[in-house]
Amino acid sequence: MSTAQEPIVGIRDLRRSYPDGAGGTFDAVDGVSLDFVAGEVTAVLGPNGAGKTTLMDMILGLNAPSSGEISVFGGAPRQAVRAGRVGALLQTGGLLPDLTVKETVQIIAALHRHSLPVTEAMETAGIAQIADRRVGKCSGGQQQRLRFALALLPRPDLMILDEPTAGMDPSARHEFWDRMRRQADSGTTVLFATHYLEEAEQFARRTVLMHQGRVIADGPTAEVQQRAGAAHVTVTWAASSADLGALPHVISHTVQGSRITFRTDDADSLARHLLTATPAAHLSVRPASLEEAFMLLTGEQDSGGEQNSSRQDSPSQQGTGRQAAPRRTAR
Ligand SMILES: Nc1ncnc2c1ncn2[C@@H]1O[C@H](COP(=O)(O)OP(=O)(O)OP(=O)(O)O)[C@@H](O)[C@H]1O
Repeated sequence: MSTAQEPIVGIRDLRRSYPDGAGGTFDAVDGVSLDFVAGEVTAVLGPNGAGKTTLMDMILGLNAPSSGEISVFGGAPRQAVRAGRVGALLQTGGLLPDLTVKETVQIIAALHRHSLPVTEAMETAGIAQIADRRVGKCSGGQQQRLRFALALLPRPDLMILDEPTAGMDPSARHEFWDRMRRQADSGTTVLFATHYLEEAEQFARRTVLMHQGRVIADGPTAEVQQRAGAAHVTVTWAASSADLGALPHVISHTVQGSRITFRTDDADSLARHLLTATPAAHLSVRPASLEEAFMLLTGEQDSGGEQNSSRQDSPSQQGTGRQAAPRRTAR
């Protein structure tokens, strides 16, 4: 049995190289070291091509590392999967279209020595009411729920989910995460890859941000969010450019009528300065969204780390805060 101190997944300097099509190679996963301990719910967040699937596949033993080490429950990934300790919900996966939903679950259940009862897996995954539907007639979201039921069958201690809600509409996505949250609350460790920033924000306590094969941020989701200029401070103020240029801790600002919004790396200091040393009034503070952290941190990597240049954002760059509906990051 794992303890909180002992990682259930240990990854050291992991690399996976592929041919780059020009006679050389590139690292889809480029020197990643991570530990995951029991009971954690972690989002691996990143744009297309960041290396999320390659990393997940190596944790599942479906893809061999070019170098580095990976252990799952203290042994080789395949051994952990064979022992039924790991459940996986992958982006694609062989479902047979002519079988019914229930037949599919029954067949896979028969492969596991201590399988969860078929009805329980179907109820937990929310597919009991479509038990007799042919898989080929199921929507993308229903097929994902079927895959979720299959992943539950070995009663896994660790669930690996690669973009589990791909193809689901917002309400199905919401329902899926409600079910997954109950699973996590019952002690299952969950590691999921996503493009959806809101899924990381709402569901994961820890977020690992990947970009171009590397981990560029890793920590409590709220902290990753705050790394990118902690907040926005908005005031009413008829300021001149000279006034604006003299302000401390400002990363950028936007002007909309008489309201000015500053992106800042120290909201307290900026707010104190604005209220005590300037005529600015009606001050409000809004935390940066994970999306902003993501854009800033991945942009930083692309541009070699320029973070503190003060610039005036165009109006179209305003309002990048929390979104009501799930959004995809830049492709
Ligand atoms: N078998 C392969 N052969 C060559 N290149 C590959 C192979 N598999 C993945 N890649 C490349 O490795 C990089 C990382 O791909 P990967 O699928 O791991 O990213 P990802 O973050 O999961 O992206 P997505 O969000 O699109 O699923 C990409 O540039 C991809 O084209």
